[in-house]
Amino acid sequence: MQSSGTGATGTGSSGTQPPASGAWQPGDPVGRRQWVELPKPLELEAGGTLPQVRIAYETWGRLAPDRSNAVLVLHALTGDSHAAGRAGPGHPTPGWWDGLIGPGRAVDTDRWFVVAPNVLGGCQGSTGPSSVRPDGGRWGSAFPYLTVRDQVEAEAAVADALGIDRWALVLGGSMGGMRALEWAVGRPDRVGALLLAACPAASGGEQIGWAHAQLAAVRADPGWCGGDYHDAGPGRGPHLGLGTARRIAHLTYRAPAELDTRFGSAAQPGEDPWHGGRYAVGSYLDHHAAKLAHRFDAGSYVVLTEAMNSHDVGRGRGGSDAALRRIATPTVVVGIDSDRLYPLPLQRQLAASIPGADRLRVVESPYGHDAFLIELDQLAPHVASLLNRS
Ligand SMILES: CC(=O)SCCNC(=O)CCNC(=O)[C@H](O)C(C)(C)COP(=O)(O)OP(=O)(O)OC[C@H]1O[C@@H](n2cnc3c(N)ncnc32)[C@H](O)[C@@H]1OP(=O)(O)O
Ligand SMILES: N[C@@H](CCO)C(=O)O
Repeated sequence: MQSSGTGATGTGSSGTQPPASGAWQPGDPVGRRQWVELPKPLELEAGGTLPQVRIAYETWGRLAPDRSNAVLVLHALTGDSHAAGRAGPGHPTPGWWDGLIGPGRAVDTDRWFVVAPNVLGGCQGSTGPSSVRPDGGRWGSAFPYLTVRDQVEAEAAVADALGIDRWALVLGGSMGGMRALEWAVGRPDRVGALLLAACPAASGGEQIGWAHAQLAAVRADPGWCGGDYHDAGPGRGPHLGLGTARRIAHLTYRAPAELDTRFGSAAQPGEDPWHGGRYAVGSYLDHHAAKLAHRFDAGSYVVLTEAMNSHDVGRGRGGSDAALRRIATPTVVVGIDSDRLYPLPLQRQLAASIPGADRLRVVESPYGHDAFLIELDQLAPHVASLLNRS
């Protein structure tokens, strides 16, 4: 399959209308959530088109008159556009990279203008399976297969709508890193610097295998209804299947030694695993399962997981190494020493093949893959040094 190269560009309208999720709060003094309607249907890499695409985004800081200070921040699988800022109505936690982005922080919003879009296919304001189709019903199972390149195509339309020809820096972790990589390879003239954290050049058998188990868990839930559950009524979606998928996924996001040290074989306080109760680690996974099922759409989870499976920066470009050799922009590649989902050799390959990259930067952490969301003191100097060079 080849990128359709649709050029879904133009002067999409933007506004301050709240997205369907209700997460946006008028008058939020920290982040400002807005949206862009793509000016034309998005042609998809796998075939077909997606009409009436909306991408929600938040911004921090001020865009310079010459538009040279824009930074694009890309979230991971279950993230959203609330990359920075405090907790508040619609946002029970602070921004997921709040420690990196803000006045005086590595991405200093007194100097840089930060844009964080919600990914295409998501459920936090951007068009996804829970969105309403042009004919009035929910997309559900009719929502098309998306690739990471399709998602970047939609993000490029946001840049066009904002009049940003070139980002000073594009950065992201995990699925956000996949999109950042696609930006750099597919649109090298639009990326001034690049930071890739905890992501691979392509999804492989290990990651697609874990994803398959998660997808099977969602689809096995009778509430899935083939993907057409959105109008079934409150509480009727495939929440149990989504929770099981999250338990599987969360194990891949953390490290074996951490789980052993933190929980071992301890029982959850007040429960007896030999008589129907849970181990503490089981309770911990149940907690993360319930939180995700409460805040995330299962249809989006399926679409985004399949998009991650599609990730291969070398597809149609002569393979990964040939594609990575196109990246001359200053690049920092960050890997996490305890990441079992995207282990260090995958980032070593990126650092070795990208001409604009110097050596691999290793984050030392007991927390596994999720360290890109936790070890911000280790990430910050890399981000700051790239911006100083930009
Ligand atoms: C770019 C993006 O990816 S944005 C999306 C990021 N957000 C998420 O992934 C949301 C899910 N959250 C997480 O995965 C993590 O909280 C992270 C990565 C954000 C931070 O990791 P940590 O600070 O190490 O949190 P940790 O994994 O220990 O989880 C803490 C939670 O587990 C709960 N917990 C810990 N032990 C147990 C237990 N035995 N039983 C039940 N709950 C438990 C804590 O009470 C806490 O709950 P709370 O988050 O509701 O306050
Ligand atoms: N905890 C992150 C990990 C995926 O990279 C998320 O849910 O998005």
